[in-house]
Amino acid sequence: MAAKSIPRIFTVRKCTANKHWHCYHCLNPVKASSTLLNLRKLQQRTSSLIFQSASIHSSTKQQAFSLFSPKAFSHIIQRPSIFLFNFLKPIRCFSASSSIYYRAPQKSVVDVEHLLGNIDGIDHVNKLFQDLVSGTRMGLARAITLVETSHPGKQRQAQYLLTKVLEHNKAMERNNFKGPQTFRIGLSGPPGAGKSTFIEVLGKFLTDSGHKVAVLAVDPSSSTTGGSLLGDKTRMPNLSCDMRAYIRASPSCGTLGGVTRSTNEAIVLCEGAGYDVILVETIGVGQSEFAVADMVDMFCLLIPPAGGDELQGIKKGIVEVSDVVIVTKCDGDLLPAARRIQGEYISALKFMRPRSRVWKPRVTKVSSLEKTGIPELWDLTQEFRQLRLESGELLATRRKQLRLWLASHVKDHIMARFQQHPRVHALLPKMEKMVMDGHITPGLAADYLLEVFEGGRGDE
Ligand SMILES: Nc1nc2c(ncn2[C@@H]2O[C@H](COP(=O)(O)OP(=O)(O)OP(=O)(O)O)[C@@H](O)[C@H]2O)c(=O)[nH]1
Repeated sequence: MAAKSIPRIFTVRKCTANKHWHCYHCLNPVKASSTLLNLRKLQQRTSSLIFQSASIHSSTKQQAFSLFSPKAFSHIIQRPSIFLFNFLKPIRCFSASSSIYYRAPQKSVVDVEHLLGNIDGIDHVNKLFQDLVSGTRMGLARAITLVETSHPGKQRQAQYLLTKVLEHNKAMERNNFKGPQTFRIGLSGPPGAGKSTFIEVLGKFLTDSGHKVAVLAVDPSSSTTGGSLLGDKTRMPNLSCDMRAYIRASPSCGTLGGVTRSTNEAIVLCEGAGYDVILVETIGVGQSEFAVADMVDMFCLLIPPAGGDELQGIKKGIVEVSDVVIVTKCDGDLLPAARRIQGEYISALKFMRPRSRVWKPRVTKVSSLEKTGIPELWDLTQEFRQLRLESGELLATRRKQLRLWLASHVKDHIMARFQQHPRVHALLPKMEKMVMDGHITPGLAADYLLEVFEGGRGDE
């Protein structure tokens, strides 16, 4: 799928002060129409035009753009009061403070179609893609099931679908011009912290405010317990009946790597289906909180107003990766304990090095029973989002997360191939026994098995 140019509405004018040509994104094409030039003439002169640093005309609510190359005008279609351009070159978009909200991606360096190769059942996947982006719940459910598959042929279909959805999501971002429209929030806390009650109340608050909310779960323990603890619809009865919400249980089998990978993929699919707030829930089992912190824009830790044993589930280090600590159940008899816990976390956070240049972790209180603190919490998340977006951190983090996602795929595939390798498979129990009996070190056993895997050792 070659990168396509996206038509947009722009006006162009010459600055009287420096005689440079400026290109404006018309938020108000009618007002801006008075400044339109004859672009046909302009097109003839583009080879000698350089578009330079643009300024903001807040009075007309126009956003300015700086174009890298005049050749960006590849194609011009004239309309009565607006012009549609197709830009082939990257565009930089500046906010009033000159920080970059959005940078259009460079053209792909590899041919994605070539990488994907022949896809069996491509028509079926194209239909699924259409169902998904038109926002049908059935389309989304089937798409997530497809990416969770372990069938090799279906995995290829899943990658084709994901490629199309990623491209679709990027196009939506480009149309928005203010960066991603979606917001991904990770939520973790010990069992009984009040996560499901909180997600239900927050979810309802958001759907009532016009948002579309997806709730996804990361629960690798479900593979050992045989059932899915999180994301269980019975835990959120009201939200699961809400047509603007989508709740998806954790896949019922798989390793942490596998589950987190399919959650990453589910996030992309939910965004493609038009869900703008994605809540990813996890419990403190394995390393799942850390995995979730690496796939969301904001990570929240839910703490109940309790102490000692009840807080045992909170792992060391998890507070460091939290952007907001939410003290739950702040009501009735629990109010004094909630205040005390809030104070303790405020003090603790003071000594931690913040992960962001623009955000210091905050502690807030909510009561899901009394529905208090929810709008304030949402305001906090929006403040976080805005600051991170304007500073460029949000997009930088998402880019880094894509790299981690790639690494997770590679790690999983190599591990699976290693375990399935016939000679490794035959040798592994013997080597494990030797390590456990203390005859050889784990490092030496690993080196030997890897050499066998790579074909460096014959039959010995
Ligand atoms: N007083 C009070 N109780 C709450 C509040 N929110 C949840 N609870 C209670 O806390 C208990 C646990 O709540 P859940 O929402 O199931 O907690 P959870 O973290 O999802 O628990 P797990 O499903 O075990 O992970 C339930 O008995 C809830 O009724 C609250 O705001 N105030």
